[in-house]
Amino acid sequence: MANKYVTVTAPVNIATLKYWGKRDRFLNLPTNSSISVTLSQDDLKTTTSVCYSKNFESDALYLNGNEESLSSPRQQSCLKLLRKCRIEKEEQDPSLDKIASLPLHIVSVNNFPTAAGLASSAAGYAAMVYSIAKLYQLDLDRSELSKIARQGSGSACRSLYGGFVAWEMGSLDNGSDSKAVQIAPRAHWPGIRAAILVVSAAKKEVPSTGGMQLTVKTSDLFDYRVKQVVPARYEEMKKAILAKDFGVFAELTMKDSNSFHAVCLDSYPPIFYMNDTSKRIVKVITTINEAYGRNVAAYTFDAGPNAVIYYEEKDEDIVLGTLHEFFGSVPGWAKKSGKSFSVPRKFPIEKFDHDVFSKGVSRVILTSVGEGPTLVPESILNPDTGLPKL
Ligand SMILES: Nc1ncnc2c1ncn2[C@@H]1O[C@H](COP(=O)(O)OP(=O)(O)OP(=O)(O)O)[C@@H](O)[C@H]1O
Ligand SMILES: C[C@@](O)(CCOP(=O)(O)OP(=O)(O)O)CC(=O)O
Repeated sequence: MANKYVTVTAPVNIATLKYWGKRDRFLNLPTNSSISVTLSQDDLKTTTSVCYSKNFESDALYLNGNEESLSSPRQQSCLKLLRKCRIEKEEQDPSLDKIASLPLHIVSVNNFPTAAGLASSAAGYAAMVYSIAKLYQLDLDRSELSKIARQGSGSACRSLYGGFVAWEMGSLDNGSDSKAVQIAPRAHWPGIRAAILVVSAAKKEVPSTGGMQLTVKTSDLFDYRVKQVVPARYEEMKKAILAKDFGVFAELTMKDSNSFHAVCLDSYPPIFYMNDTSKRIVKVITTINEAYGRNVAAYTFDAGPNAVIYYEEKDEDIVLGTLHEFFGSVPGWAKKSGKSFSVPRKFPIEKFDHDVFSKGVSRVILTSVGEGPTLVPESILNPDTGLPKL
C-alpha cells in the first residue's frame, strides 16, 4: 500500500469576546460562549502535512523541524477521536483500506513565533485535526471537527472557520454541543484589518489553563462576567458583525478585553497579563477614538501583553498613520513601504511623550480577516521517510 499524505494550512484567530474559564478541563468545555476573527493566512499560518505508513514505528510530530512529544493528553485525545471516526468508517465500508491503526507522522511549521502569545496552539491544533480528517477522508463538517480541535486547545475550535466565528459553549456534560459555528464568512466584511503589536515574544508567565482555573476558583467578579455580561454581549456582538457596525463591534471588543483582564486582576493571587506598554497602547487607541468622535479602532489583549488592533480599511490612514508615528522603526511595515499616511491632524500627538510611548513594541504584523483551513498541494513531509523535507 502506498504512503498517503495530505497538507493543509490553518489560520490563527483572535477573540473579540474572550473564552476564559472551563466547566470541564479535560474536555475543554468553557464557562461562556466566545467570538473571534480569523486572521489572514497570507500573514500568519500553520502548514501541516500528515502521512500514514505501516513502516513507521510509531506516531511522531515534527514541529518547526524538531521532533516533539505527542504524548500530552490533549494531543492524544485528538488522535484517538480521529482514529475512532476512521474505524467507524472502515467498519461501515469493508472495501476501505484499514489505515486507522497505522502510525501517523505529522510535520508542521508555523510561519510566526510558536508559544509566544500569538495563538500558535489554535492554528496548530486546527491544522492537525483538519489534515488528519482529510487523510482519513472523514465525512465530518467543520463544526464536528471543531469539537475535536477544542480538546487540543479550546480556542483552536474557532480556527476551523474563516471570517467571524462563534464558539457556542453548549450545556451537555459530554461536550457534544460545544462547537464553533461561522457567524459570517470573510467576504461579508472583508475590510476588517488587524495590526498586531508584538510587545513580548516570551512564553507567557501564567499559562491559560492554570490562569482560567485560578480565576474560576477565586474571582468574585467572574460569576457576574459569565452570567450577566457575556450572554448579552455575545448577542450584541453577533448583531454588530452581521450589520457591519464597526463602532459597536469596536466598543464591545474593547469592553470585553477590559472585562477579561479585570477578572484576571480579581483572581487571587492576581494575574497580570498587560504591561505598561499594553496600557500605553490602550491610551493611544482611546485617544484616537475620542479625537475622531467615533471608534476608528479597537484594542484587544489575550493572555499576554501583545495588542491586536482591529480597524476598517477605510480608516487605515488614521490608525496605521498614528501607530507608525510611534512604532514606525520596528520591523513589519514592509508591505506599506513607500506609503505616506495622511493622518488628519485631529490627533493630539503632542499629548504623548514620544520617547516613552514608542518603546516596548518589537515588531508589528499587519493583517486582515481571512479564510479557514485549506488543503494545499505542496507537502512539507517526505512521504517515503515521514520526515520533514529539507
Ligand atoms: N503547528 C503546530 N502543530 C501542533 N502543535 C502546535 C503547533 N504550534 C503550536 N503547537 C502546540 O501549542 C503549544 C503552544 O501553545 P501556547 O498556548 O503555549 O502558545 P500560543 O498558542 O502560541 O500562545 P497563546 O495561547 O498565548 O496565544 C506548543 O508547545 C505545541 O504543543
Ligand atoms: C485569552 C484567550 O486567548 C484564552 C485562550 O485560551 P486557550 O485556548 O489557549 O486555552 P486552553 O483551552 O487551555 O488551551 C481568549 C480566547 O482566545 O478566547
